[in-house]
Amino acid sequence: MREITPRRVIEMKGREKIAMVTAYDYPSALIADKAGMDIIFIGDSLGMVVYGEENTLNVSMEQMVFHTRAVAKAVKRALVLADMPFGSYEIDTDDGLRNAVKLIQAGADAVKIEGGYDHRKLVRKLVRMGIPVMGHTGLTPQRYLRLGGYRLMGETEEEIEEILRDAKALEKAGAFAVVLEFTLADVAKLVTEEISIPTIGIGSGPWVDGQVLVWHDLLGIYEEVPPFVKKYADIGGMMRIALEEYREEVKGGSFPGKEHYWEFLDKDDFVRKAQKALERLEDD
Ligand SMILES: Nc1nc(=O)c2c([nH]1)NC[C@@H]1CN(c3ccc(C(=O)N[C@@H](CCC(=O)O)C(=O)O)cc3)CN21
Ligand SMILES: CC(C)C(=O)C(=O)O
Ligand SMILES: [Mg+2]
Repeated sequence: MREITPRRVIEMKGREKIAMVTAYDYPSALIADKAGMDIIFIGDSLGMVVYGEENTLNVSMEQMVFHTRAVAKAVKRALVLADMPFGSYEIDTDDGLRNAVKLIQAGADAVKIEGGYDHRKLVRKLVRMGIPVMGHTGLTPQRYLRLGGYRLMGETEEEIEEILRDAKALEKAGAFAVVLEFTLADVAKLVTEEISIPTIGIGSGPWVDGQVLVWHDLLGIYEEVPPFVKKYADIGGMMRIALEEYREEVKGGSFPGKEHYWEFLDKDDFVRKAQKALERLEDD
């Protein structure tokens, strides 16, 4: 059992902000855990930042399972959360249950689904069978085609009502937290006040119980970042500089240097052995 549990996350509401970040592989997850993140999240955003897709709609359960397994191997302290990809839970509840089990068996401590009200029955069943669930409302990227791209949510009365309905339905169904993505900050504040479980914002302002960002965005590895991202480092730039230096040293012959290879100290010994080896090959 890892240190950060859904119960701990719920207790953090109003006391301590929840810090969450995505990670998709073993070395990244090791670093995120050592950095003291509360929740390490295998998001379906991996379809975009790891696999180069235009949206998150082509992510498979198989991909989520493989990446969840890699992340779970690394994490000792944080809660490991895995996204349910598009099509893995909306068609029927049984699919959703079976697929959530796959993510748990790959090492996740909890799963996240997009939507709330529409999936309240699934959330209730998952919780009853012992799988902690995080919901997700506001901008739900799996509705990319219907929304006509990614945009700010919660401007109209209808959108505010929908977001509140989702959040309240998730709370009632037993979810342990809700992601609020790209909503007006006032809407996120209202939702945070209206429900007893934590809200975790992304692009939804400061009046929420925690924040989540995508690994590649905050570290500066990915060039196309949403407008709400703060870039905490330029790792992409560092990677490029290192690779350019490596290329130059290969071309110029200064890599490998003396400390990076091994040679015979006794050259006569080498010549003898090499001659023997060549002779043996001729005999074949
Ligand atoms: N790298 C990455 N980071 C994310 O935070 C993220 C993903 N990918 N993929 C899934 C969703 C999609 N998200 C996004 C992506 C783009 C905008 C964005 O750029 N909005 C612009 C222009 C939208 C348009 O072109 O219509 C805006 O100014 O509102 C917002 C949220 C957040 N999520
Ligand atoms: C943007 C976050 C919340 C997400 O769902 C993802 O990374 O897949
Ligand atoms: Mg997602």
